[in-house]
Amino acid sequence: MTQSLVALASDHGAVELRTLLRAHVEGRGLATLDLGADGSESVDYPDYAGHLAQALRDGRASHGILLCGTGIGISIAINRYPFIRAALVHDVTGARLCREHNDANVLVLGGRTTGPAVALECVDAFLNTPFEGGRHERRVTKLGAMPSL
Ligand SMILES: O=C(CO)[C@H](O)[C@H](O)COP(=O)(O)O
Repeated sequence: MTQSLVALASDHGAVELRTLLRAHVEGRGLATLDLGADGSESVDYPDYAGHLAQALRDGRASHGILLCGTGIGISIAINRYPFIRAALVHDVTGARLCREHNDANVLVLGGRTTGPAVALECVDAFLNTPFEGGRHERRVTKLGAMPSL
């Protein structure tokens, strides 16, 4: 997996964890794009999912790390974009498998549900693990062409 630039965004429920993760990603020598939110003012997670999706769509970032309090709302929001494969994970196994099997381009974490040590492990697994391809390629291709109902 080549990650030229990692975009990060969160609502107010995960500002502290996002700041920690940004420093960690930069410590690995990768460039970051931090899309907020700033401070603890209450904001709406769909807006930040939209900011991150736009950065990926524009080519300003290759991968994303996205957070809200649980990670649930913001993962629902960003997965509405067909070019996004966002995975809400709670452990390092999920973070590895979302790359190997699903070619996830966005890692989602919960700032109120996942502690910093596990979150850092998840980020490392996400950034270190390549897509396995093979049988998974066919399924991921289908994800990008889901029929509208
Ligand atoms: O986890 C979230 C969405 O899934 C949000 O971070 C959470 O709902 C925000 O809650 P509050 O406005 O009470 O801080």
